[in-house]
Amino acid sequence: MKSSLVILYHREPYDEVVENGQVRYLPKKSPNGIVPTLKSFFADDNNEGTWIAWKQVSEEQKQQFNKNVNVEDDGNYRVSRIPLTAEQVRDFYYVTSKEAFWPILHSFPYHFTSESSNWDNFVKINRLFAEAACEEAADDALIWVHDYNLWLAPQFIREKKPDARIAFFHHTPFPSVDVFNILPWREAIVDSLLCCDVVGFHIPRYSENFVNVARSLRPIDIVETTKVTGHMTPVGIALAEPEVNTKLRYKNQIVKVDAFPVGTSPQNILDVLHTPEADAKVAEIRKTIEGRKLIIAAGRVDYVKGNKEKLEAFERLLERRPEIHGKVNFVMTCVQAATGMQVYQEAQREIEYLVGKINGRFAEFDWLPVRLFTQPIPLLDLFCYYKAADICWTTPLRDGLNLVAKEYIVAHEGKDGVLVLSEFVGAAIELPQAILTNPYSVKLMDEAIDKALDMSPEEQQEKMAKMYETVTKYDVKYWSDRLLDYFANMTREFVDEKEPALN
Ligand SMILES: Nc1ncnc2c1ncn2[C@@H]1O[C@H](COP(=O)(O)OP(=O)(O)O)[C@@H](O)[C@H]1O
Ligand SMILES: O=P(O)(O)OC[C@@H](CO)O[C@H]1O[C@H](CO)[C@@H](O)[C@H](O)[C@H]1O
Repeated sequence: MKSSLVILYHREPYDEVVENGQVRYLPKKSPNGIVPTLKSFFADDNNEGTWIAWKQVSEEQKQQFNKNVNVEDDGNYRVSRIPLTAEQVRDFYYVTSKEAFWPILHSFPYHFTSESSNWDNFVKINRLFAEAACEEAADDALIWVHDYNLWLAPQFIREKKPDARIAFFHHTPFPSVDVFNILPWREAIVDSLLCCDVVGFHIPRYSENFVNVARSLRPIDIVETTKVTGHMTPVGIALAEPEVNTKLRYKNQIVKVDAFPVGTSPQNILDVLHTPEADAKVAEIRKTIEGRKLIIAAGRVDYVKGNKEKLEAFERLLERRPEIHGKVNFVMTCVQAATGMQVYQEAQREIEYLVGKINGRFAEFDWLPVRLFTQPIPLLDLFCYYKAADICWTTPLRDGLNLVAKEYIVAHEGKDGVLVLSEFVGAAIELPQAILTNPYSVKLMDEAIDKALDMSPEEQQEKMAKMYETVTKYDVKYWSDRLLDYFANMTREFVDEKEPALN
């Protein structure tokens, strides 16, 4: 049967393991904000559909490959897999995505290299995703493509299904035109995104950056401009943007451009936390830290996440404030990248070196300042760390959104806790009550952590209550409904070539 909703995201939504000769599909261990977001979408009984992902196989497995998996326990969808060899995966994801696109998307042009990239392989895999989507999609289906790894899929889908309704959501930052245009493949990427009916980003700055890139490369007309209102800060912080272009015309098609940040699923987090098992775990964490203040940092080993800068700030804190020695614990869960990703090896070495250095300098027999975990931890444990932590310290140099910040807020249910948040993550636009800081500035990082340690319970409560209101209102359902609303009554919009535009 064809699906009315087809989602393209390159990863499968589970870990496939073989136990006693039986294949089992278990919840994913690796940290990834997109998978749970999309899964919770299918958990709604009204949204049935197909998820398209790749699956690494050997030549032998390829011969008898079963492409479909029905997911029954936590959703209403099936997964259609594209078999790829280890070499294809390496070229597509570990190298081209992470060594060429990722540094550009996160505004680190000096990490960019195109020499190692395999663009032809990237094109081929995007075409395979598009073909799979067209095979699965009903005639009136909504085809929703996720993230930069599938930039070219919209154009291939449009070629096969000219009347398809295509949406794209970009989960990473979208950089300024000067940085994006470093990509030698920029025209192909922009041409493909302009084949969509809707292109979505987390925040107005990213959508505006996209529009500027499109305008720099193609003769685009601006059809509609909108002021930024609602819960997103329009002015005054690093990523604020007061006004955005929300409708474009290119050739004879209208493309809507929107900013709607992904949310968490607060109920899922609270369902995990409101259990005797979680109560026991939180109590155990508190007992282990023996009344000290607990600071939590969670995420992945990645130079964009600012782990090095955070550890350096923690070292300076211990130098600056000897009175807190023995009174604070910093727990850093920082999951290492897959072994094939060379680009992250240096980042991991730096983290391990700094943790060793700080502990070596400051540890006492009964006090270890930093506890580092580089293996993924179960979500129950992570949420319990959030709940037990006095401070969540999440200060990436650049991050599309940062779900960790929102998860921490939910875990505290508006009662207490302090969030120290980088100004350079999308979530900062929604959470001005956090202690916003600039991870590029030693002084501002120092001031932020001091302020967090010294914040009164009254101020904590006031700020966290407001942020809890925001993250529970603008949750993952709000996010997916925003897109579905576009398509609920829509027939694709075409315009008369002569219709005047705004510019
Ligand atoms: N140590 C960890 N083990 C398992 N999952 C983690 C760990 N740290 C963070 N996560 C999860 O990974 C996701 C990270 O999402 P986000 O902060 O948006 O950054 P990104 O998607 O770039 O990694 C969160 O949903 C969080 O719950
Ligand atoms: O497959 P990857 O490793 O390229 O995916 C990056 C992705 C994984 O979760 O992260 C982005 O999406 C998150 C959810 O929208 C967002 O919060 C985060 O900032 C992005 O890096």
